[in-house]
Amino acid sequence: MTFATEEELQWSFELASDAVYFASSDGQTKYYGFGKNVELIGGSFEQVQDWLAKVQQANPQPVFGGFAFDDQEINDSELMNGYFFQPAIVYDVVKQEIIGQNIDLVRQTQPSGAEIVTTEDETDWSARIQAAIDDMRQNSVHEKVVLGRQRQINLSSALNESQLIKSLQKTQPTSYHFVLKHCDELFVSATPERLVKVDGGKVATAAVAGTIKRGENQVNDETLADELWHDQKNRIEHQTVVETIKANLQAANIIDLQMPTAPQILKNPQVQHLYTPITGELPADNNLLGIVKQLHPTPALGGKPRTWALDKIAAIEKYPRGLFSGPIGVITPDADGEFIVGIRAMWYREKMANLFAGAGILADSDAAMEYQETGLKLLPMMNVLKEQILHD
Ligand SMILES: C=C(O[C@@H]1C=C(C(=O)O)C=C[C@H]1O)C(=O)O
Repeated sequence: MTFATEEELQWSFELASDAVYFASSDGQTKYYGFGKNVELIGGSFEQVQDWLAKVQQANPQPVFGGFAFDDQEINDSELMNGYFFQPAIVYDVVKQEIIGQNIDLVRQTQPSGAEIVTTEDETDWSARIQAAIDDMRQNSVHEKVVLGRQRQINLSSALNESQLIKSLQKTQPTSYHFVLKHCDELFVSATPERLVKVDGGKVATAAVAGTIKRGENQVNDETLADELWHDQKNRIEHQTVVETIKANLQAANIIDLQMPTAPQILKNPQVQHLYTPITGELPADNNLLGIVKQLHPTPALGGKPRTWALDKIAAIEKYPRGLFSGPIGVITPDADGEFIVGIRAMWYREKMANLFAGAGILADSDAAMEYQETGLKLLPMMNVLKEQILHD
């Protein structure tokens, strides 16, 4: 079989009823998968573990999908409450390998030219999150909660998926890209955040927490990065995530944990973050999904204490998150793979797009500033939607 061009893979994505596109910005991962051998809708960690073992034993091919953030259900969705599938065919673009049944690739499709018709925001969000700030001010054990909001967008016509993938590649070159398609539903993420990668016994994860905008020029950008790095609130928020990840990796028996002593800066086009990469060695008694289970949700997406934060999220957020901020990724038949955190994300169905963004809230947070920060985090998906419009 000769390998496909990337445009053929993008056009084929558009016409497939089940499909996945998963790429990392470091150039080490790029998959397109089409069709479906088997699927599992809404499984728990344990159910996915059991199902995966059976599926990959019967058919040693990669499996893609994601877990919902928590157990709040989104009515009427076969994707957002957790979804895993084994594509009938996977194109591993990095290795130039084709895994599975052969299919006829699509040679051309027409762009749709969809435009944004209406936009609806949760304008009462700042007022609602104030309750969490007040709670943390009164109770110092309650350290951090990440609160999200959603933006609903109506499009004039159906989204064009090959254009969507091209736009992700063009406008978000420093992020992961994940597009998961099941029938008429799509989940899209341009996240900067790795949850965990397992590669031949090596484990790699990262703390990504603490945010500031990008500057208008290089000097201003560096000043902002410096401000973020020295800011007490952001450093505490970041350290909470680092310490919790470290403790959870130790609980998962990860050996030889290594990390820098001070955070680095991770830049995306819209925002920059405090970032600490963490590595270790996988013990014989654990695996990729075991570590996902142990880590999720980190306080970068949940909070601290975890149970209190999850209750606050359920009480304060207006809608369930579904795959937003959940672990999404791939497991290869050799038990390697990678899960990322499904943020900078959208859920799309029938001309309606739901965009998601959240921010870490502490006792000294300012609700209005957090609203602005979440606005910046909505921009990656806004930009790809705006790129649907046809240009002459
Ligand atoms: C929750 C989001 O981002 C998370 C929250 C961050 C913060 O509050 O500083 C930074 C990165 C992510 O861990 C999001 O983008 O929706």
